Amino acid sequence: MVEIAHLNIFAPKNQILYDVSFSTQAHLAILGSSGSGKSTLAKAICGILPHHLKAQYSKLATKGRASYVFQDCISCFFPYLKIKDTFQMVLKDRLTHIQPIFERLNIPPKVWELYPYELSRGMASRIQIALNLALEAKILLLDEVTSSLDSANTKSVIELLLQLETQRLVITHDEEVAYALCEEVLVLESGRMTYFGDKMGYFS
Ligand SMILES: Nc1ncnc2c1ncn2[C@@H]1O[C@H](COP(=O)(O)OP(=O)(O)OP(=O)(O)O)[C@@H](O)[C@H]1O
Repeated sequence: MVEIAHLNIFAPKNQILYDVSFSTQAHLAILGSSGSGKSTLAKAICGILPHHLKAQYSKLATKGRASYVFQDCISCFFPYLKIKDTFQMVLKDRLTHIQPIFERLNIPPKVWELYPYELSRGMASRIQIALNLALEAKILLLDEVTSSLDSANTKSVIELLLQLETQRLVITHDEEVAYALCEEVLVLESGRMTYFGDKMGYFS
């Protein structure tokens, strides 16, 4: 569940989001042209806005932990650590939860021994999702996770995401991906919400 009322976000010299309000328990696609504010909205929801951006709102709440899955997921891992060392460092006692999650996401055990630069983008997305599920994320903010994947990998990431009960907020420029993964659509244009509602109302 995500509830936002009257969210405005300011950079030092300009405003990025203007009076964004919505509330949803559904899987939501966040669409809009480049620079319209999609990633900034997602970062505000996850509480990871850079310090120099200031948020004002009357409500900004999620039910459960909201985690961000980055577009450039290979560079979000520590470059000089093997995947197993990153997981050990981040998960600590929760590392025991990871085996069934890896199996569910079709992540082979050999990735433990790999460095981030040895991962494909599709596998790096899966591993980042696994890490967030082990941290008990209830909402995943997926920022362009299928961009630059070929169609077979896009299909397999979509299939994987459809299996998860976690709420999805999907930032994408690909309307087919939005349609496959989401029930509702939110459109931003120049920082303003221009559509929020059922996907059939948007795509028809
Ligand atoms: N950390 C920041 N500091 C200052 N301005 C920023 C910062 N992050 C984003 N912006 C500005 O906010 C606006 C929205 O950026 P944002 O990345 O949220 O858009 P987006 O819709 O996700 O774009 P894209 O589809 O290209 O990823 C842009 O004008 C961008 O330059």
